Amino acid sequence: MFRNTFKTLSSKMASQLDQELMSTGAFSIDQLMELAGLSVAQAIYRQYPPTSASSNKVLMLVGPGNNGGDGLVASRHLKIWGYDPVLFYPKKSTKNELYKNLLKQLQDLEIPEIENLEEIKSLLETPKSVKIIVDSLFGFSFKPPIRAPFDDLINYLSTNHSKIPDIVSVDIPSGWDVDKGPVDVDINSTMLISLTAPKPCSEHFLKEGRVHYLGGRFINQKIAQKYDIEDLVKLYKGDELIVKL
Ligand SMILES: NC(=O)C1=CN([C@@H]2O[C@H](COP(=O)(O)OP(=O)(O)OC[C@H]3O[C@@H](n4cnc5c(N)ncnc54)[C@H](O)[C@@H]3O)[C@@H](O)[C@H]2O)[C@H](O)CC1
Ligand SMILES: [K+]
Repeated sequence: MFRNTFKTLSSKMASQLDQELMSTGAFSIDQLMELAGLSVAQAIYRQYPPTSASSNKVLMLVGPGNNGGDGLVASRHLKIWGYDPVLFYPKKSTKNELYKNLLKQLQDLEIPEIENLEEIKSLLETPKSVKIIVDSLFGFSFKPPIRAPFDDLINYLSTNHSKIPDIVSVDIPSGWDVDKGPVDVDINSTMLISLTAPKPCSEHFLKEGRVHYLGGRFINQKIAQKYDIEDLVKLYKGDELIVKL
């Protein structure tokens, strides 16, 4: 039975909450991203645990913003927990110290990088070589239509559903309009990890065979009340950083 009566946060409200946490809330982006990325890795571990019987390769698709940053953090945790992440990170920020540091941490863990779509295709089209794809390309600041160099990748993922392994999307299925849902393309993710609160597009997500998690457990009661997401925050049990919706 699907439960889809949760509160959502529009792209505008999600961005406002994010700014509030980092101004009056006195959080740094590094802290929020670490907690968000950690919860992404935990949800993946719960749904797709590593196994000695098959490939533990995880193709991490990393975008240019903070959604990509969550993917970089998750890659580090996944590697330490026994997965074999491979990075596709075509638009690196050269100025931002945080992203540079996160990438250096992954290089120190000897996580390899894939350079182009052709390499992605050949990896994905080799049967059983990749366990899952993690989509951390775009989050709540994405505005369609998709621009290069991500357009070809999203189109490929959207038109080859039967060839490719399960896709786990971080916060938003990339390519979807944050408030409206799928527009021109649909990468058909099978798992969504909403951060802080689901966004309106997640109402189009639930159907047979798909799972939805909530992560990013870092807001206090007062902020939860202000953004009317107290009921969501109450779903977390004990010390857990994720909850299946
Ligand atoms: N409070 C929280 O829940 C936190 C969530 N986090 C994650 O941060 C993202 C939102 O990050 P932000 O940097 O604002 O934006 P995005 O990553 O969504 O993308 C911005 C990036 O994408 C480019 N872009 C936008 N539209 C397009 C397009 N049509 N084509 C190509 N490129 C596009 C834009 O230029 C930027 O470079 C949220 O979803 C969470 O995943 C934080 O990590 C912690 C707090
Ligand atoms: K995403």
